[in-house]
Amino acid sequence: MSNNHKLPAPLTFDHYTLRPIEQTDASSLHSLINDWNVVRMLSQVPFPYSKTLLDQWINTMIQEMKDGISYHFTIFDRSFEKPVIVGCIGIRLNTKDQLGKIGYWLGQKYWGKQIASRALQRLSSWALANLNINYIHATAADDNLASIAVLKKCGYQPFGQGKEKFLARAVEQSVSYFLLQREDICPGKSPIPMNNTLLKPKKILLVVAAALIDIDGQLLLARRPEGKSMAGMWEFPGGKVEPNETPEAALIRELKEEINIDVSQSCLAPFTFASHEYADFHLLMPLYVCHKWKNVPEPKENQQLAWVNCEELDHYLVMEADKPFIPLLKDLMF
Ligand SMILES: Nc1nc2c([nH]c(=O)n2[C@H]2C[C@H](O)[C@@H](COP(=O)(O)OP(=O)(O)OP(=O)(O)O)O2)c(=O)[nH]1
Repeated sequence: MSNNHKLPAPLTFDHYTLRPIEQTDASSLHSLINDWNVVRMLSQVPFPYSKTLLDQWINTMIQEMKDGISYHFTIFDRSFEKPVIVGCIGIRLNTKDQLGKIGYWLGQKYWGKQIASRALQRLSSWALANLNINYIHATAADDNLASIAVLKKCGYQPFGQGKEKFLARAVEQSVSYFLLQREDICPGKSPIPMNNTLLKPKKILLVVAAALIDIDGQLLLARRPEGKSMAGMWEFPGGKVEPNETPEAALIRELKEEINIDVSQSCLAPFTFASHEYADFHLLMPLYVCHKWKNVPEPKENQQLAWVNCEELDHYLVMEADKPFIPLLKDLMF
């Protein structure tokens, strides 16, 4: 397992910050978590919870972040002169199943202030946009009504029940399971309402995109960053054609703006196109193939870039409209 994953930058919302957990947070976290009312809702934590165990847990979490298998954040309230620690939130990955398991807790005096739901929303949308997962799973004890309400408020859907051992309670506890899918926070990919499709023609959006293929036969994909519609999905660099712009001029402009490469029109070969109905618009998108450009592509708009070979292509979740391109491109790259 590689040990060189970069720690994520702090995530902010309102006057709160989620910052990757550090050993220096231990004393404040311990005074909040070593409380029966907090611990009884957490399956893996004994009571009383010694500072030594918490220190060990924090060390493990820091190592897991370096290994890229989990991301744990301390939640700070920045409305005080010196930011105050109010709780913790984290996600552990199971990339084989494209799944992340999320968990959170707050010190009792910070309950009932919407902090948990805002932190959960923030971490969920960051995780789906940046990690190799498509689903987030959460578990709540059936008597943890506050947590169940938080999960539902953030779009998590109940999908079953079970029993789990809670260390502090020393008994099996009935629990409910919840799942968040990318579609639950990506309105652009929501199902098309039947009556709406039939009655009202959708706006046609003309977008151009490029399949950039390098001399090793690798294809460049870009990942839509958090904050954009359909964040976390992979696409071909490109963008909307502006009024009075030719598709080729638009693509040359977008490639410069998005990934800082210079392409000349003669290097853009029309390849195929997508005509795809999204929930709120109809996408018409010519795809050009390009083998020659100047400069090394670099992300200028906060997106991730990946050079992908033929065998790896199926592992990337591409935009719905782009799915028909994949077999055609594989033939070209092979
Ligand atoms: N660039 C690009 N856009 C794509 C692809 N597939 C696909 O469905 N699209 C959609 C996503 C966007 O709705 C639109 C692209 O417009 P854009 O790139 O100028 O817009 P944007 O990312 O700023 O997105 P938005 O917030 O307006 O959705 O086309 C693709 O492979 N490349």
